Amino acid sequence: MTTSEVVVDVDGLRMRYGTTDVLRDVNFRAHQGEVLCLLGPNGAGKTTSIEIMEGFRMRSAGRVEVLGTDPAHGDEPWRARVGIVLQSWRDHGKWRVRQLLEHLGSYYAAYSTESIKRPWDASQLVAAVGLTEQADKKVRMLSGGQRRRLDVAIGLVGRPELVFLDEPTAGLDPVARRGFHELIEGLTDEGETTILLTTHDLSEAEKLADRILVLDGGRIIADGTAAELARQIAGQDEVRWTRDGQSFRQSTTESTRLVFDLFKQHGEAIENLEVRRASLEDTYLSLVHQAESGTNEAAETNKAEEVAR
Ligand SMILES: Nc1ncnc2c1ncn2[C@@H]1O[C@H](COP(=O)(O)OP(=O)(O)OP(=O)(O)O)[C@@H](O)[C@H]1O
Repeated sequence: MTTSEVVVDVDGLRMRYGTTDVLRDVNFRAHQGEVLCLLGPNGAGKTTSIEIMEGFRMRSAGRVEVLGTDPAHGDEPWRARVGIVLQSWRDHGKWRVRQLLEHLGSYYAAYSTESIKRPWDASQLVAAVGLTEQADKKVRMLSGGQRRRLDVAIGLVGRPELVFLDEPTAGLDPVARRGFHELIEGLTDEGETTILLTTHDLSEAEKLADRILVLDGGRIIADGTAAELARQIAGQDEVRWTRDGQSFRQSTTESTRLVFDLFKQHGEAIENLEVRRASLEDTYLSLVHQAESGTNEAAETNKAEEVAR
């Protein structure tokens, strides 16, 4: 569920490293309770954007507000409301899992409010991220995936209102990944926690995101639900069939009409009919290709194309 409260407001964000503009003009908003997935090719500037919103990196230009505050000037009470899961956490090898969470959680007690009790109870949190069996193990004894779960727990221990997760499921096995997805869905059930995550896993984005943002060439080139993004790509359905032993394939926005016409024209001669909807992967690849080639590929792919193979 989303309310109208704007939790993240980014307007005209620019970031230049040396003489290279990584972010040219980034604009988007996140509302309370939304899960936003930030996608984009390697080096597009996702981590840079997240670090700016976290207050870890100073931007070159533009306006950024996170929970009503410019992150460049975020104070401790503001920081307590923001949870951060980095790509890799510093090593706390000698600490035991629950002990570390209790220790880090203790810093948040001062920021407990009537409506949000801080920190999250360490044992409950350990259970929520599936580390109960490892609760008394030293961090250095954990596997890579178990450390990743601990990273997530560290990001959540202060019961943040907004959580930034940079590639949270990289290195997780399928069971742990599913567990993480359930954790995120549980967090957002109440509609209060806002989540902004980066991922290269498009099925994960499709599953978790209320909205998907695609960052490329220093700009947000797409912003919407997976279905809305797919609609931006003309020729989103692919229809395949065989007739008289020949294979055909056609991209179309009007698959029902095409199938109707095929049967009207050829009747039972049409065999092996398949209608394939664009996946988020198709949409993403097409958006990035369009942005990078600078061509209006949508217009081209919209032209009905029949390929005999
Ligand atoms: N401190 C820095 N100084 C100079 N250039 C940097 C710095 N940090 C990042 N960059 C450059 O900025 C660009 C964006 O990097 P960033 O890590 O934000 O991308 P990303 O989208 O998160 O990539 P990935 O998907 O590979 O994690 C890259 O070209 C990177 O080399």
